[in-house]
Amino acid sequence: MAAETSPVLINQRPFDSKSTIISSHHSSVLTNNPNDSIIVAVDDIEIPTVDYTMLFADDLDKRSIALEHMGQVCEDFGFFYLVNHGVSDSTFEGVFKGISEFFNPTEIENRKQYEKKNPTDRIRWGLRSSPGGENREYLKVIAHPQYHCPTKPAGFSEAMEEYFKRLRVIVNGLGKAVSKSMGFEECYIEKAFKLDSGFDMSAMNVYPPNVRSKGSIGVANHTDPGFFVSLIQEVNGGLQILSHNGDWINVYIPPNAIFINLGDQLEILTNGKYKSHVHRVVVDNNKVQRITVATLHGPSLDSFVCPAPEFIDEYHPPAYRGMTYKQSLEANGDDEIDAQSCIEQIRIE
Ligand SMILES: O=C(O)CCC(=O)C(=O)O
Ligand SMILES: [Fe+2]
Repeated sequence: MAAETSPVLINQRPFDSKSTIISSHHSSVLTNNPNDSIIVAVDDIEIPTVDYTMLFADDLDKRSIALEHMGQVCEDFGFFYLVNHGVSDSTFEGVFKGISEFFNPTEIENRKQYEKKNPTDRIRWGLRSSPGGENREYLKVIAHPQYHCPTKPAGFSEAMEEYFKRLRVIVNGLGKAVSKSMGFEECYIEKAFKLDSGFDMSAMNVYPPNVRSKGSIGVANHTDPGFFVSLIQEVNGGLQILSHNGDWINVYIPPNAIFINLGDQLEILTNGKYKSHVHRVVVDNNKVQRITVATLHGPSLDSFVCPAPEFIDEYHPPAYRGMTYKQSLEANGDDEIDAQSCIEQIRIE
């Protein structure tokens, strides 16, 4: 996640931060801080849905329609809601119960054992509360190829492990489906990203953090590295994504659907055909607490990712420099577990 130091807030018209405004299809976030700008996003652009089971339907006609739809969605949007994905309701419940117990407001001191120690940390906790920057409490864990998680509270690690196991099935499934949607053999992505040892980092987030948020930004504008990001949440509202057309869209995830957002390494591999989209989180004046789990599903750390020959021709010269996934995660002096994007730096102008 490459959070810019100063978030870009979109003001679509001159405004007075104390007034209520904006046309009917816009929603706004007003803060008590007169220095904060209003953050505007639209509600009326529908985010497409992909039915996971249809991508593998026995009926070949249905399967090919579903794959074609997914290919179109990846190209035209770059993000979608995934339904019928096989994560059970009880798994969702276990995950959110475990996370809310972990983030018990009276036990912040206990969590400090997971503050940044080494570049090789496999579990990392942080609490950010800043007027112009990030406002969230988070726990990051490496979920694959080796699984890491705090052992307390009881049942937390088991609940997360159950969820990550199913996510790995989805990673492999989407690897096949995306490959086929592009007209390639089904193991195309699996081979390019060495998905068997794919590097997955999961960020469990609480907004506002367990002290009141000091600004309206939860996480500033960024794209995420990886093949794709899967995101689940307990409460709707706060996540916004920038569309191809430059509109900020409010992401309202249907109950128990998974929001999928394509990552930087898929954009690089496809030489910009399937894009990684800028998104951000706004915190609505501390009104509602929102828990999310954003899992970045990456190539293996040693995968060398560059635009593939299949996506290069005289009209489409390579648009990114190649490097290993590990190098790209560390390109800005960050650690693997920070999972920061470096796509802006490796884009060839
Ligand atoms: O919590 C969210 O809604 C999004 C978080 C996010 O974008 C991230 O952790 O990369
Ligand atoms: Fe993100």
